[in-house]
Amino acid sequence: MASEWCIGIIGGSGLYNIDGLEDAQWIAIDTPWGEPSDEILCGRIGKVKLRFLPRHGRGHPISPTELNGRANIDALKRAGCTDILALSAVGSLREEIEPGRFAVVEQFIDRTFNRPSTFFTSGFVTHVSMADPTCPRLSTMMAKAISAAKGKVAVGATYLAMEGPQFSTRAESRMYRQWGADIIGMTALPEAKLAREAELPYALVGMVTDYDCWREGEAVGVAEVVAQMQANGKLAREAVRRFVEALPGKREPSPIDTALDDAVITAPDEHDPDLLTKLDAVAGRLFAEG
Ligand SMILES: CSC[C@H]1O[C@H](OP(=O)(O)O)[C@H](O)[C@@H]1O
Ligand SMILES: Nc1ncnc2[nH]cnc12
Repeated sequence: MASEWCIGIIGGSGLYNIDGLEDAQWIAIDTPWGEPSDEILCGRIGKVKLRFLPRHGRGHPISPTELNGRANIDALKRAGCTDILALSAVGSLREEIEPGRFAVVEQFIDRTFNRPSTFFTSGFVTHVSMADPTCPRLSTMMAKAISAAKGKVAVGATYLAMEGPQFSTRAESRMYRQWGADIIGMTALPEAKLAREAELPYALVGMVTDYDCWREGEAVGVAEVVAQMQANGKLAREAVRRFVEALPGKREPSPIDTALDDAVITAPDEHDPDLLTKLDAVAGRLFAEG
């Protein structure tokens, strides 16, 4: 059945606010997974509800390796989001994906190793498919919005998520190129996996800030990233506004809305009731009566 859109926007490095929200209000949301990165800025553009979360918090106090991805995704779901559009500063691993260009992500390679990456621990063991980790509907609409905002866009990008917070070594950067990765960042995983577990269609736009360090004699630094992000921020805000304005009046269901169907393997009499209580927002659909 068609429904209303409620778009969660996760803002990356350099994107701590969004323009043009009507009835905007920062609201604190409690979760059973701990504290999200910040309050959520709730408002709307026209009839579309928006929920904006600065990924690292306002003022960027939170390190990529210490982000509470579970709390962030749970809070967005609790705030009513139907879909998530995430934005990230990224390094480029390809000559033709130059700083200033935006890359719409299709695939991920996970090199993170130090983060809780699932809601579904013992007592409710669940294996969702990550074969197609991003939502094609949101990705296509966002690519069009970036072009309409006169931005340069690459589609079908593979994002490598590294642990950080240090940037890569040159050997790592060159190896990631051989693996087929196009862009690199420190945050989109486990975020995208958690969004899938929460049955939230997820799209990611990488806003290219640098060439990482695979080119001879070049190395990335924070000052370069921040300067390029300031240049990228205006395009990001304009593209988000156009994306929201171009959404169809009603949201048709997505196959991702039911990603948990047939994914749970723990038998009902082995379910952990405490875990089920914590899953009220993420997987509540499965336990609803009727
Ligand atoms: C400030 S450079 C490194 C930092 O920027 C990216 O963050 P985000 O994805 O939230 O824009 C990258 O992943 C690192 O966390
Ligand atoms: N080169 C890079 N590596 C990891 N994360 C980044 N964020 C922006 N540039 C980056």
